Amino acid sequence: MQTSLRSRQHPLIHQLANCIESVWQEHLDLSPYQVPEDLGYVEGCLEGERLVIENHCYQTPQFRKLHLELAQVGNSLDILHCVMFPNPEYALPIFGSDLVGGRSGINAAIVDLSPINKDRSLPKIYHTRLSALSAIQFSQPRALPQWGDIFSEFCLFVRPVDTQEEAAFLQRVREFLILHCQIASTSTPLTSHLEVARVLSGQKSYCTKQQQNDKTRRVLEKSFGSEWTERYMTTMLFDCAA
Ligand SMILES: C=CC1=C(C)C(=O)N/C1=C\C1=NC(=C\c2[nH]c(/C=C3\NC(=O)C(CC)=C3C)c(C)c2CCC(=O)O)/C(CCC(=O)O)=C1C
Repeated sequence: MQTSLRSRQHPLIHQLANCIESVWQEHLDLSPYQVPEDLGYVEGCLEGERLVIENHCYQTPQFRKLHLELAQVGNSLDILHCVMFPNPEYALPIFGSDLVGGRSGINAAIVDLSPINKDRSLPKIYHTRLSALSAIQFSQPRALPQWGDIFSEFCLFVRPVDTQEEAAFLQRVREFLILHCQIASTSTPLTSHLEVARVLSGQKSYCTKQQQNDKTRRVLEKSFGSEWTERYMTTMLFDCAA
């Protein structure tokens, strides 16, 4: 296996990829997850823009899919994408993070533990643990798009302006990940089919909304075309068990 794409990407993306994998290895009981049609490593080059994608997927008793994706467009755009899909028998929020960086630095850095129930509230233990985290300030917070109503009140969406803000963002993602893995590991599975069905529909609406991100779609379409992109967004990035 050649060196991971992260060694050729923006340092914050490199550090965050390592952080995510080390927290998973330390706090969860990981098993391999077979990605479909050998999508572990793909390259596309349609309108002259070469897009390289590297996927890392795992599963655990509490999570049906842990997905870390690194992508690089030409030598101009670096992306880290991460989603942790809970096993529908666990009423857990969906951890998601997206980092998009150009030559001038990271333009978009987002992390959230997104609720999956109808009233968009997080389980009490999450609200308590997240409220207890130290308050941090970023000089350039960013506004969520229309479809972003799926994110929680604790969602962090910023343009980190210097290495200090990059370090603060990385630390916050680490805190989200660790508390999420700790709570997940001590959770017991749901037994009622009705509750499992509710979790499934919550995950489905999360995926439907995320598939409306035209910023993601456009980047993929430029290198792989719209048909490949539609399939990728609905079977690899945001596939719903339902
Ligand atoms: C948990 C949240 C979350 C997850 C899991 C997620 O996948 N996206 C998420 C959020 C999110 N992403 C956003 C933006 C962008 N996303 C990409 C691209 C990709 N992002 C990818 O993951 C992949 C596949 C590898 C590609 C190709 C680009 C280029 C941008 C524009 C960057 C910029 O504006 O400076 C925005 C702002 C949307 C807006 O303002 O309209 C939000 C909210």
